[in-house]
Amino acid sequence: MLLAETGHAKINLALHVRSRGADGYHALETLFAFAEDGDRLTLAEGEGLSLDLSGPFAGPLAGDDNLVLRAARAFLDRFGLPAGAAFGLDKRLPVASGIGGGSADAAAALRLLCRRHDIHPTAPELMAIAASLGADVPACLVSRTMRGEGRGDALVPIDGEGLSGMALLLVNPGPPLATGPVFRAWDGRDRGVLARGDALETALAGRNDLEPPARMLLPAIGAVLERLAGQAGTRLVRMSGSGATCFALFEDEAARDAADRDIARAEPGWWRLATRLR
Ligand SMILES: C[C@](O)(CO)[C@H](O)COP(=O)(O)OP(=O)(O)OC[C@H]1O[C@@H](n2ccc(N)nc2=O)[C@H](O)[C@@H]1O
Ligand SMILES: Nc1ncnc2c1ncn2[C@@H]1O[C@H](COP(=O)(O)OP(=O)(O)OP(=O)(O)O)[C@@H](O)[C@H]1O
Repeated sequence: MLLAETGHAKINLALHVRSRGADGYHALETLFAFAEDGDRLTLAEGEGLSLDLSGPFAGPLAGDDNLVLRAARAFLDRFGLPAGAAFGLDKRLPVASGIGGGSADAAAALRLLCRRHDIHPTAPELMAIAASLGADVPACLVSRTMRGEGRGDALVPIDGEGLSGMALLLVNPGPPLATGPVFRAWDGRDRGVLARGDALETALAGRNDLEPPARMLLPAIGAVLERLAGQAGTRLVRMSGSGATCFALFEDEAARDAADRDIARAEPGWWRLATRLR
């Protein structure tokens, strides 16, 4: 039987960097949200472990270190299960772009294996496997609006109902931007807590502290933010994660689609995804 899951694009509605730890990792407070759309991952029976890549961003990803295969190996080892998994990844999200594509794929692989082996995806063992694969993977496993603390992997449930279904546009200027260098370029200044309470109000009152260092490394981010901010009907415009993808939330889908068309005309080389928050 062929099973399928979406690796939902991850958005940091707000991302406050509070301090740098001795291990080089940073203490964060973030508001995670997820798009309805993303990469598509399938799982079929097969010999050993394999991954067939397709889609517009499959190019740079071949190899055993793909997060889908790393996630599968970690899962099968942990539960003492034999291999026999043929994955297919339709890579639609740009790589190294701040929307957690690799993390979303790893999480989707774990959800697929959970379905096949009848294991609950929020079991503590699963969360531990997810955290070992990357700071964003536990949040991607759940793929619902949520607060993240610690490295981003200490998850606090919140009421995200008010955001669900909101019109969303993601825009990326093109060049990949690795996460590590952006954190290393953060100026070390703690600008304060991320509020608690209503999700949209929290997001609006928040910031992305990685935006200044990301813009320093990739000035095209400034142009994307400016273009989004100039659109009618936006509720929030911000960069996601460590960049370079930026997003806007809109009052309605007509405003989002008008912005999508305007950006397509003005900047045909930029990647865009018109979708909704889940
Ligand atoms: C920027 C975010 O995407 C926001 O959601 C995440 O914090 C990064 O999540 P991720 O890509 O899953 O992160 P990982 O793969 O665990 O780490 C990549 C690199 O980001 C930096 N990193 C990541 C998370 C964190 N709390 N502090 C960090 O300094 C580290 O240099 C690390 O080597
Ligand atoms: N399935 C995958 N999809 C994307 N990247 C992958 C995958 N497997 C391994 N990688 C590697 O992981 C790195 C990070 O890619 P990813 O697209 O997850 O970054 P990101 O969008 O910046 O994530 P984040 O928002 O979590 O920081 C890339 O350098 C890529 O080579």
